[in-house]
This record gives sequence, C-alpha cells and structure tokens, in this order.
Amino acid sequence: MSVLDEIIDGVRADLAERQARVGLDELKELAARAPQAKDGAAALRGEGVQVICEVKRSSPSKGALAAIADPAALAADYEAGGAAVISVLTEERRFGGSLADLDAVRARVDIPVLRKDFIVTSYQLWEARAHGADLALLIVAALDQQALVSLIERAESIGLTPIVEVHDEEEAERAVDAGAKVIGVNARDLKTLKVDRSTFERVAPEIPDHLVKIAESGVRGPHDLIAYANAGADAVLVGESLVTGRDPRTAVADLVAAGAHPALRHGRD
Ligand SMILES: O=C(O)c1ccccc1NCC(=O)[C@H](O)[C@H](O)COP(=O)(O)O
Repeated sequence: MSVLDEIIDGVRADLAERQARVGLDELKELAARAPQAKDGAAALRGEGVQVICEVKRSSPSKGALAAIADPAALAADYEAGGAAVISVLTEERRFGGSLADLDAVRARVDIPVLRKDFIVTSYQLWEARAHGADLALLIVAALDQQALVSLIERAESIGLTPIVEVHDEEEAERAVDAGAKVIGVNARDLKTLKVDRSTFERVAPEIPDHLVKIAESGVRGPHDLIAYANAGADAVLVGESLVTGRDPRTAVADLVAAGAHPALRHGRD
C-alpha cells in the first residue's frame, strides 16, 4: 500500500467519527455562520512572488518537526513577516494537525487561511468553511477525475478557493481539464517522499499562464524561492524550514523580500 493510500485510510476512519458526531446539515449551518470567505486566488496573484506559510507539526517523511505550542502565535508571526496565506495542516495521524489548529489560526490572522488535508469528500469542504478556511487543497493523486471536478465545483460554490495539487505532467493536465484555477506543483514524490525541486520547472509549462502556479515543498530559503520564481512560480508554499528555523517572522520576511525583487518579474506582472 502506498503512503498516500495509508494516509487516506486514516483520514477516512477519522472522518467517519466526525460525521457520526456532526451531521451535514449541522455542518452547513456552522459554515453559514462562519466569516465570509476571503478571495484566496486574489491573495496569490499579488505583485511579486507570494509566500504561503505552513503550520506543520510533523510529517511522514521527517516525523516530528516542531513542538508548536501556540499555532496562532506562529501564524501571527508569519502574517507579520508578510505571508500572503497561512496553510494549516489538519490531518491528525501523520501530520499532528487538527481542526482546532485551524480554528486557532483563523481567529488570529486576517489573511486567507488554507485547509491542507487529504480531502476526499465534500463533507471535508464544508468542514473547512465551517472552521473559517478560505482555501482548501485537493490532491489529484487522491481523486478520480469525476470526484476532482465535483470537489472543485463544490469548493467554489461554497466560497472556497481550491488549490489543486499535482506531482507530474499527467496530473497537471487532469487539473487543467477539471477547471482548476490555482494549481500547486508539489516537489515531494508521494511514493518515495523525496523532494526533487526540478519537478516544478518540468511540470509548470503544462499549466496555462493565466492560472496561478504554486511551487510546493523544499523551500529552504530565498535561493529556492528565486529558483522557483525563475521557473514561473507565482507563489511558494513553505513548511519545514519555517517551523524548524529560529525566527519564523524574519525567515518569512526574507522570503517575501526575495519574492518582491524587480528582477523576478515574470509573465503575470
Ligand atoms: O511532508 C511530507 O512528508 C509529506 C508526505 C506525504 C504527503 C504530503 C507531505 N507533505 C505535505 C506538503 O505538501 C508540505 O507540507 C508542503 O508542501 C511544505 O513542504 P516543506 O516546505 O518541504 O515542508
């Protein structure tokens, strides 16, 4: 069984428990009472290269990364450093995240918040909205084409911006065909869990210029952001290097400054 399949099995088991506790109608009522969703795509189309900063406690590839006692404080540091979006991993078993982390971050920051999880049903999209998320990740490798199309449509219909994640050219084609407007190219191979930063420059040409392109994983500092930007990234998604470094606010500010450098202006600007 692949790592992705294992993760999704766990996600489905945890999901069944939550569904038994909170019915869909109740969830929809909670979503209706949530603050209006912010425009996630607009936040990623700003001037220069935008930085999405992740609250990441642990990962299947590295195990425990950081004891994050106060995810809201971390997110506030990210926001103060100039992050465009905060990504909150809510998967519990392998990433140590939770919807409580999402609640805490939502309550603290004003910028858009991404629910980063392994979403396989529309119930999880309603959950994302009920807990105040503005964006939600959809992983092409985890979904058949019909499910991908229907989850993109459902996300948009309830105000969420879907970030559709791909790992290779074929998945990029599926994402475009499914109507994705924001596509994340993840450099982490889901079978080996190894990061190959050249994935972005290989896959990005398959994505039309008018769509938002995010380079995900493997950003250790400004030099990696610059390399991704030169390959056409509108935004980067950064987790590990921010939670394991000494000063997240300064680390984000350094990335944002690198992403704002006029020499990086490309296509969209
Ligand atoms: O991080 C992992 O080990 C991982 C394993 C399997 C599926 C997804 C995984 N990570 C999720 C992510 O996409 C990253 O958290 C995100 O792109 C940030 O990457 P990094 O800056 O390298 O932590």
